[in-house]
Amino acid sequence: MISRHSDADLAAHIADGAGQILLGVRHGGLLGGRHLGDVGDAMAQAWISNVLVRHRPHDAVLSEEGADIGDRSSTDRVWIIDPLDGTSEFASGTADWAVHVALTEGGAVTTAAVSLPAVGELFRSDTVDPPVTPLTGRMAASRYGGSYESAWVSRRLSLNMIGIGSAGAKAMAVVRGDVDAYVHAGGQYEWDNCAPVGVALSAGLHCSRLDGSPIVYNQPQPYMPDFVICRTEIRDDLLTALDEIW
Ligand SMILES: Nc1ncnc2c1ncn2[C@@H]1O[C@H](COP(=O)(O)O)[C@@H](OP(=O)(O)O)[C@H]1O
Ligand SMILES: [Mg+2]
Repeated sequence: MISRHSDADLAAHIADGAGQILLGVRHGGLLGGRHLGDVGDAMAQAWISNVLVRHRPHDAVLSEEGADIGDRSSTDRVWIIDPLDGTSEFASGTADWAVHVALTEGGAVTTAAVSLPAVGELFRSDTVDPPVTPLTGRMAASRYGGSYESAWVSRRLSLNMIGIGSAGAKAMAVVRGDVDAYVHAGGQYEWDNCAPVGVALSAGLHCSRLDGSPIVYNQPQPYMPDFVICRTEIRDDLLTALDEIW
């Protein structure tokens, strides 16, 4: 099949469509708790992988919820997907969960979309605008407690830590201008941060590993344990603070 969709439109349709499926899975409170999260993960994954195989049969896919499609070690174009980021928040009924869809080429994100279905927002790397609001003095952290590194940055830059679920929801809070930074250390996988970083880079934000080096995706082991997304106004102070402990 020859797809009539550009990469950017396809990424956006997938993020939006999977979000609609997930809202349906949550509809009416018919399922709950861990079961709800498991059904959401599985249904979003099934739809996304079917769409990608049909529309991009020659590309490889790395996803949190499914086995690799294609051979991503020998394919330049690799989609990196998290069908449901923030599964715990999705299952507990809060709005901070996301769908992540990114296309990487040669290890760099070239197209990305992040949907926040419960708040009706869709962020696309080809249309996102940089934040224009003043700095807030806040930074995003996991609802389950920040890392030593994020606590250090919070103290050194006098940023109040705000608990938000999902890497995508935290990153989009920086893109929106609700917080100034998202600092993560201690473990994550490429699907957790690839699309959020793709959107954030397109919004003109600083994104790097905690040592300041670029984030490179589609590694043989898809472990991406640390990164920062922040407003460029605080980049130098933030990286200097991290340099003191990293
Ligand atoms: N130390 C760690 N190791 C592995 N994954 C982690 C992690 N800390 C956070 N994550 C993952 O990153 C996402 C955001 O987590 P948090 O909101 O706590 O920051 C979640 O993805 P999933 O919901 O897709 O599993 C979570 O599993
Ligand atoms: Mg995730």
